[in-house]
Amino acid sequence: MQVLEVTSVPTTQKLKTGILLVNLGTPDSPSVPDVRKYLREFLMDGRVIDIPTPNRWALVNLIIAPFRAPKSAKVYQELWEERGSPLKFYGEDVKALLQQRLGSDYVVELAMRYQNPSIQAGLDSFQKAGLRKIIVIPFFPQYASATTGSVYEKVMDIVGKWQVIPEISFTNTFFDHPKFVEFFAGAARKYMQEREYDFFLFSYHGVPERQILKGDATGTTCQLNNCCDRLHSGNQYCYRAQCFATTRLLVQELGLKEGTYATSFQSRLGKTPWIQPYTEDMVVKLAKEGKKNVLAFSPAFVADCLETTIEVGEEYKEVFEKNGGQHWQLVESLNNSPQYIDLLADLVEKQV
Ligand SMILES: C=CC1=C(C)c2cc3[nH]c(cc4nc(cc5[nH]c(cc1n2)c(C)c5CCC(=O)O)C(CCC(=O)O)=C4C)c(C)c3C=C
Ligand SMILES: [Fe+2]
Ligand SMILES: [Fe+2]
Repeated sequence: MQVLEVTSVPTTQKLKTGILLVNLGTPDSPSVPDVRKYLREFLMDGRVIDIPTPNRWALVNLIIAPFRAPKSAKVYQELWEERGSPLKFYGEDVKALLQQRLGSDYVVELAMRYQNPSIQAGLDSFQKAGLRKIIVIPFFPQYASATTGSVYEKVMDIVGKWQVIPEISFTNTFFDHPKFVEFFAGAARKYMQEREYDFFLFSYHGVPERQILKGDATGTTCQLNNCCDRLHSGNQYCYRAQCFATTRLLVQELGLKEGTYATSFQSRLGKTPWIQPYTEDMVVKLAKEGKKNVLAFSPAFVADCLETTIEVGEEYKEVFEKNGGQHWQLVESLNNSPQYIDLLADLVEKQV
């Protein structure tokens, strides 16, 4: 009888774990063609604009890409820094810092769901490296089908075609991670020591209402804008409910008083209803009610980007001041902070 000798994996070469950090994406440059290319890829994702493909194709290619691209490009030009788009260069910093923190047993790659560097390139490099395991960390604190769901789908599409599918795990959410809460609370306290704020606004990226309804697999739990005041088994993956839970954790950590804070949703696109209340309405209402000093948070984003720096930090500030408000301050995001690296290292440790 032939005896097959089973040897353990070589001890001289320790097998590594691949960490794929994935953010949403940003244009390669703020030029109109690059912005148009980015918008096309992004908005043709059926999880982002969830309407039948021919309708989405027409909407994106005949309306959004031609008309929105030049306007968006102008805003991206304002946002652009020497190192490029903040969303991407903060991601590059985080990749390098996390690699340093985790050491040589890990290979850390950064990918963007849309544009570059691509998820395909990151996973290709992992495939060639013969890794023991892959850990995918989407950079979205709350779960949304359009973000975390889309990253999962893309990764599974690619890896699903491999002959050998290695062990793979995904981070789902981290809005309730103590380090996430501590970071935003700490960043806010800096501003609260400098002046007194009479209101605290937690503004999250919005999604269409229908995407929230479709996320209710029971078909009986979601009452749209009226059921997100606690998380339970029926709504645990509801984006809106997770955003409200994020606000509650921050309110508790900062000891904010009832009546001095609110949650709202920004960046609506199109005419169909998105989750409410809308940030723009909220800002006008606050200013008209006589609120003078507002501290604004954007805790759906890990890196400052168009949606935080420009939309919350500049556009809503302008709306607030135009309607009688005096002082508007945006709390920065995790960016490349040591606290974010600690948080990510912790997410990795939980999955090895
Ligand atoms: C929580 C994260 C995000 C969700 C949910 C989300 C949904 C979503 N977004 C659009 C349309 C646009 N988003 C755009 C930019 C953008 N959005 C997010 C995050 C979420 N989007 C980020 C991080 C960014 C990138 C900003 C950057 O600095 O590059 C844009 C492009 C900019 C613009 O033209 O306004 C669009 C368009 C939809 C339709 C949607 C639906 C669920
Ligand atoms: Fe968006
Ligand atoms: Fe809900």
